[in-house]
Amino acid sequence: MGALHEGHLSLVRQAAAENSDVFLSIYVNPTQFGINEDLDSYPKTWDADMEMLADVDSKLASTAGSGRISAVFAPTTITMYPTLPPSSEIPGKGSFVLITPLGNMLEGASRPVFFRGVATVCMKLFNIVKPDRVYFGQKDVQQTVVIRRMVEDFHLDTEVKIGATRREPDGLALSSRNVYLGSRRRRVATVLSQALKAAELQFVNGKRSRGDILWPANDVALSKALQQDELPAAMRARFEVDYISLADPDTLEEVDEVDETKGAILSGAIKMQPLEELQEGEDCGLGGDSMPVRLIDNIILKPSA
Ligand SMILES: Nc1ncnc2c1ncn2[C@@H]1O[C@H](COP(=O)(O)OP(=O)(O)OP(=O)(O)O)[C@@H](O)[C@H]1O
Ligand SMILES: CC(C)(CO)[C@@H](O)C(=O)[O-]
Ligand code: BAL
Repeated sequence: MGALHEGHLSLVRQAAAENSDVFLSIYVNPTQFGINEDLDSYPKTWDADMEMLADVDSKLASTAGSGRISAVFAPTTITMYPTLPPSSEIPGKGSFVLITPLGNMLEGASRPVFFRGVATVCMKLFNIVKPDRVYFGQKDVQQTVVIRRMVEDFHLDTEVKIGATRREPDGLALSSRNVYLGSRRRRVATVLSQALKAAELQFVNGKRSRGDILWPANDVALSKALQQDELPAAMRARFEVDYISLADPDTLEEVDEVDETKGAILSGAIKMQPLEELQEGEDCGLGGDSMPVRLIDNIILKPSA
């Protein structure tokens, strides 16, 4: 969807290491945004994106055995939705790909049209480009599960590859939406990765039950929320936890116990609330820290070999 960052570029490099020709799509797909979501304000940085890609491509050119960026596909909406206009309504008019129940869980519970829009636009992109392999980031872990299911169920002739989540040094997962966070909300936003890390540590230390794994994550989130509540309005950045989940990697059903042979997906979503009171000269994010920002993150708990 553009507004490129190192997470996207890492997928390009991975694709170039494994293929001769890399196609990128840059398209902010309307149907995956709910009616009240940030479609209109979604960051668009086309010129900077092209510069970053030219820079990556010039380095690929001097890397022996590497593929190159062959094309950037940046379609118009009339190309992607040639008959009826894109709808974010439920039920909505149009041709859609539905992956249920996977698309209704976790992120889908808060964003009811999201995976319908993602599966639909990816089906279109796959049909147009006919890629041997498609590269997705682990940051959007449920998206990877939905796309894998779509590829299997519709017998699509493509291989799904997943690239690791790229992070800021303090753990925050890179996301195009991080530009909405001014420095105050940005500092508090690390709570999500810290909570998931605390849960992962339990797993690494041999814990397998849901309660044992998740309590430190909930504790980290609750302590941070209380700490913010106690600060004056001009200093705090409040957030709400949407979910912290320990789920089966294929079905995304919540698990009571991690099955050693399958591992699990530890994931979470928080909503950073708009700042209640700005300080003079405060370093604000895009939109003046006036919009809620939903952040997601996850860690895969790997099966034992
Ligand atoms: N931090 C990251 N590390 C690795 N891959 C990423 C990261 N962030 C995004 N991606 C992947 O890049 C691809 C394009 O994602 P997209 O354009 O939606 O960017 P995004 O930064 O995830 O934006 P958003 O803020 O809307 O979630 C997706 O496959 C996504 O999973
Ligand atoms: C898969 C995707 C390109 C569909 O618009 C988008 O959801 C994304 O970039 O993660
Ligand atoms: N990477 C996910 C795109 C979205 O949140 O709309």
